[in-house]
Amino acid sequence: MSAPSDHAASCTLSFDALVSLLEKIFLRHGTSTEVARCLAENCAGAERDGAHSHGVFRIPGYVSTLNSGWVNGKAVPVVEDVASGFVAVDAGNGFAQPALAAARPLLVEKARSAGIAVLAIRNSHHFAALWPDVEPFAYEGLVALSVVNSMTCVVPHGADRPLFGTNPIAFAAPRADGEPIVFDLATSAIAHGDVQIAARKGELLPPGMGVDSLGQPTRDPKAILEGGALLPFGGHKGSALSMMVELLAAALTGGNFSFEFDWNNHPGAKTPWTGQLLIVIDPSKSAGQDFAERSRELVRQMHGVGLRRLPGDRRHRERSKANEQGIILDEQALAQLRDLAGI
Ligand SMILES: NC(=O)C1=CN([C@@H]2O[C@H](COP(=O)(O)OP(=O)(O)OC[C@H]3O[C@@H](n4cnc5c(N)ncnc54)[C@H](OP(=O)(O)O)[C@@H]3O)[C@@H](O)[C@H]2O)C=CC1
Ligand SMILES: O=C(O)C1=NCCCC1
Repeated sequence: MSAPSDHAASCTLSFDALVSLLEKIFLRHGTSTEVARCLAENCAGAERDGAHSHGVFRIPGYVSTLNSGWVNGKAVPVVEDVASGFVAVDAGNGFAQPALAAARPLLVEKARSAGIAVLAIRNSHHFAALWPDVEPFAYEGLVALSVVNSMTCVVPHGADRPLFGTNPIAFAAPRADGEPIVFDLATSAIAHGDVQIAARKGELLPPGMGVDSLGQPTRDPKAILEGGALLPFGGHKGSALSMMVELLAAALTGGNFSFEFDWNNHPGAKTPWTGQLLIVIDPSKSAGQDFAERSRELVRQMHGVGLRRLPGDRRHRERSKANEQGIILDEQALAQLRDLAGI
């Protein structure tokens, strides 16, 4: 399942209807009600915001992973109050989003009292976009940064073979009189999900995204997926950020590096078994200036030098459109979702 194409017949669903359909799928494939709700809202939110590489396209992968026994869909996260500014969660081989939800109240309490707090999630699976994990903090006036590592498919700059994951970084900050400033980007030249979507559509990738099984540059997404690998974005710079993500999301949390898990005994498993780090800052504790006003001023100046699009603008346009007109899905994709839901 990928972005609705211009040619396929399509249908329109409300956000709530999509959440309820996805919830049925998760429940039918062995998650608890809490996990089903959490993942359904996350995935429907990505679809609503036009983040198609991590919207309903991912549902068959969630299902095959749950069916393979690789992940525990009923895991109950265990929250650990480690220190004044540090919370840890053992996700119990479950999904990262319910682990974040379980630790969130303590994390926010610590960030508001100490000015900054860290959340280290381990033993977790993250198969989604990262912005939904940070954006809500900014709506509460907090600054949030998160990183998560994935599975070996990216060649470190200057190396011969893949080692890193696609390792995204997401950031959210409040802004006066506007939506929070949010960006969310893979540290690979392209997200793995977008390579899969291009392969399915039979499209070539732009140059510089990946290499084939012989290490030669290729624009063919299938050659990248079948024995090839991705490159970091921006050469050595993206590679350094990806290395940082491995350190923060895995070494600091007690989770696996992207190269440390082996899902070969679980055919159908697609979710990386790694870790995730969040840092939450209360800007009201900083040096006296109103942070949200300063964000507004920065954006004003950026617009003043000709900037037309901030990170997050496209998502918010898609969100507004979907809230007014509904979420558009290909009929074929919807039929597949209904089938997976058993309805
Ligand atoms: N769970 C996991 O392990 C992984 C998840 N992912 C997810 O994949 C998704 C896609 O990542 P990626 O392909 O790198 O994202 P993109 O390259 O599409 O976008 C990255 C960021 O840049 C912004 N942006 C894009 N184009 C412009 C532009 N022309 N001007 C200004 N801002 C722009 C986007 O905002 P906007 O959204 O508004 O377009 C977004 O915040 C992310 O949500 C990421 O979290 C990726 C890797 C692994
Ligand atoms: O698109 C990606 O890259 C990934 N998304 C979900 C988890 C695996 C990597």
